[in-house]
Amino acid sequence: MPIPDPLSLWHDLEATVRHTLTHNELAQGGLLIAALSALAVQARTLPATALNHLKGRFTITLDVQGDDAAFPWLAAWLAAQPVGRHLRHLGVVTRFNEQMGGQNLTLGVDRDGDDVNVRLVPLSGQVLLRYRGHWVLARPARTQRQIAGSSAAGFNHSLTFRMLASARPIIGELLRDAYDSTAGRSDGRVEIHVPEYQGWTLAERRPARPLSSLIYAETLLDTLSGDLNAFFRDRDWYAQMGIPYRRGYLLHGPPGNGKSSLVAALAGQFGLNVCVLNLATPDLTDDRLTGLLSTLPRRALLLLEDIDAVFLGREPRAPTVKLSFNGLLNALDGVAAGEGRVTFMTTNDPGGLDAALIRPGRADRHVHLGNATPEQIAGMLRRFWPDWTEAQVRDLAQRVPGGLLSMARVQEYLLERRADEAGVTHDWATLTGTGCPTRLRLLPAG
Ligand SMILES: Nc1ncnc2c1ncn2[C@@H]1O[C@H](COP(=O)(O)OP(=O)(O)OP(=O)(O)O)[C@@H](O)[C@H]1O
Repeated sequence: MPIPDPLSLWHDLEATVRHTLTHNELAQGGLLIAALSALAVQARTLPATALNHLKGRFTITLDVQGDDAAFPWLAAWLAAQPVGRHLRHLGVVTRFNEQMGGQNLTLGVDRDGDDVNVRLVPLSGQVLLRYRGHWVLARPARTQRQIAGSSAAGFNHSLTFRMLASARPIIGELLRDAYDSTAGRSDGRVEIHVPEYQGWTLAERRPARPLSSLIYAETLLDTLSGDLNAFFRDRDWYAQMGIPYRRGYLLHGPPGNGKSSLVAALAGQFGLNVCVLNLATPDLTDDRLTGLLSTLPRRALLLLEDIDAVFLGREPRAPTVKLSFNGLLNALDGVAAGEGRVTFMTTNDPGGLDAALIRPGRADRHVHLGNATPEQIAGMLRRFWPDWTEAQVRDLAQRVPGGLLSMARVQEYLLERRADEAGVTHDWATLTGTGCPTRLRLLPAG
């Protein structure tokens, strides 16, 4: 470890103390801080039991662990407090489309049109702050931990708030304030969680996509949301019948036809979040998968993406795969599998899947989402140009043979030409039969 230059260290320290005493709104509290520091020094000479007794008698400690849902709210809240600026060991949390509290900095808009925000969160240190007439000592901390079965190391984060026993009533207010100023703003958004070590971490909070913005075969959306509705409504019935209260769906079809979008939109409609897990995640062992399925966040749909990527039948596709096929089945329907869990599995190639993985009970409904039909293309054209007449829409849509293009491809083509209705009409008027996909792909924009 490099040895710090004592002179620069001294200047740094001196500047910090001077700044704290002159700019800090707690300057008046300087005496108190000094008194507390002196007390703390004295306290070190007391036997540990006596010290703990004193602490327990006169103070309250609120401990929040990093894997608790309240942790991000409280960390953001602390960073947003004026004294939070004096915490000198910070970390960066990056979020898309999320305006959380704390010292948010909007970096710009990425290629998907999402706002990219970074937020500074305190990692260690301590500050004394005044909250609702009480002194609160806030102490963020992180400790390194080894991850079982992996050479990688992770960190445990925690936040501790210590206050005098008389301050107990402000704890609820503090939690509510932190929630209101951060998580409370996310109403109507869908949270996307991804695996992190043994648990899940929030990766993104995005506006819920309306189901009406997705265009599938006529009855598909109604059937699926009706099925989910019945599942959530009939919890007691499942219990009476002794049937495990779980529901599984297999969404299959070529890429880009709305499998992932459908899960996110259904989550938005039912006020749920999504936990996305790719079975090809490195280091995914049987134990880790079981752990992940038993610690799913509340009110979350589980999305197992590309389930064909890891096993061909029951055999691992690569020697690096640590998950076993039986481990996957056990995790899906073992005791720890989670009551009330709704699982969506997606695949482009259902042919390569073992029947056991997608049998009823694990995947109760199989839904094929194929390439765009003329009706779906018509639906997409109506969304782009709501003023077009029905005859105009139908005339163009039936020129593209059904089943050749993915909906993502059609969407991209129309997006590029959204300001050029005449160009689209002209291009499509000359489309013929099977030449269509290449032609759509190669036509120059504009
Ligand atoms: N049926 C649809 N209606 C409207 N838009 C769609 C539809 N299908 C796909 N899209 C659009 O195409 C893009 C890709 O869709 P999505 O990622 O959901 O497809 P996917 O089937 O999950 O693909 P993959 O198998 O590659 O993961 C999205 O931006 C979505 O808006």
